[in-house]
Amino acid sequence: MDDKPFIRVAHYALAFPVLHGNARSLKKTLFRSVRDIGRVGGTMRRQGTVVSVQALEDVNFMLSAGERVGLIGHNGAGKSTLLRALAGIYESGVGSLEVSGRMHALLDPQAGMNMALTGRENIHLFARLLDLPREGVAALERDVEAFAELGAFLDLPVRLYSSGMAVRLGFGLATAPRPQILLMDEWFMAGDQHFQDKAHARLEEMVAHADIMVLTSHSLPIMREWCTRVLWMDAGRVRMDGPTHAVLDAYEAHVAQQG
Ligand SMILES: Nc1ncnc2c1ncn2[C@@H]1O[C@H](COP(=O)(O)OP(=O)(O)OP(=O)(O)O)[C@@H](O)[C@H]1O
Repeated sequence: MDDKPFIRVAHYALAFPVLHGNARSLKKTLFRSVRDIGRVGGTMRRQGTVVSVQALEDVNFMLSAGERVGLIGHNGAGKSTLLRALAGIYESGVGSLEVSGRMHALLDPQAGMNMALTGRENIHLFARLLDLPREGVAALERDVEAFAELGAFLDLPVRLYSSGMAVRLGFGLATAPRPQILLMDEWFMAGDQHFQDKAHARLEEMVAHADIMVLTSHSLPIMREWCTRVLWMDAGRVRMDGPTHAVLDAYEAHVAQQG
């Protein structure tokens, strides 16, 4: 039996309705700004009284085990939307999108945390969600406690944490599972310098174990370091798909040409 993970996306499209009714001046402004600015956001479409943004349009690609893929492109090109669609967040897309394998998405370090519970109770809650056996729960607790370095705060409610402290705990939890498919938003790499170094090492360990990784980023050095393949997104479409260096060289040349 072949249980290798894969991602298959065929003719996938996703639109967000943004305006209803007859807000004429706002609609005019929106369409004018889209023409003037050119490369920001998806394409605006009007159907009757509804204006929508075509965030993704006719997206096609196939990813197999061993591929680390970077999504690059201008602001609003559709990178986060594509990542979220792969994570199963949207139900309204057309075309097909198959994600086969044990997937984990790093989209929001604080997702799923209960602010009224202590850090330690949140670890136990997370362990229940993962359906871990008793030894697994203890191992998870040791692992996250060592990573988050919250000391006595681990036994206080998360609502009393500073935002950086909550991120340490959330990041430790989110990066604890060993998924086959890892989806990751670039801002997951933000934080203070000490945390960034630790987070980077932990992500590297996680990435090394994932069979497929999809990462959105504006950082070309991060792409060159972590990705084997890059999809260049442009106004909701895949403009170029190929080996990291070839796509990034073309992307850089394009950006330089645009001034
Ligand atoms: N929930 C939403 N409702 C309406 N429009 C949305 C929503 N999410 C995204 N969009 C629109 O979809 C388009 C793609 O947005 P997306 O966040 O995927 O871009 P991105 O490539 O990740 O951009 P950035 O590099 O700026 O983070 C944009 O035009 C954005 O305005």
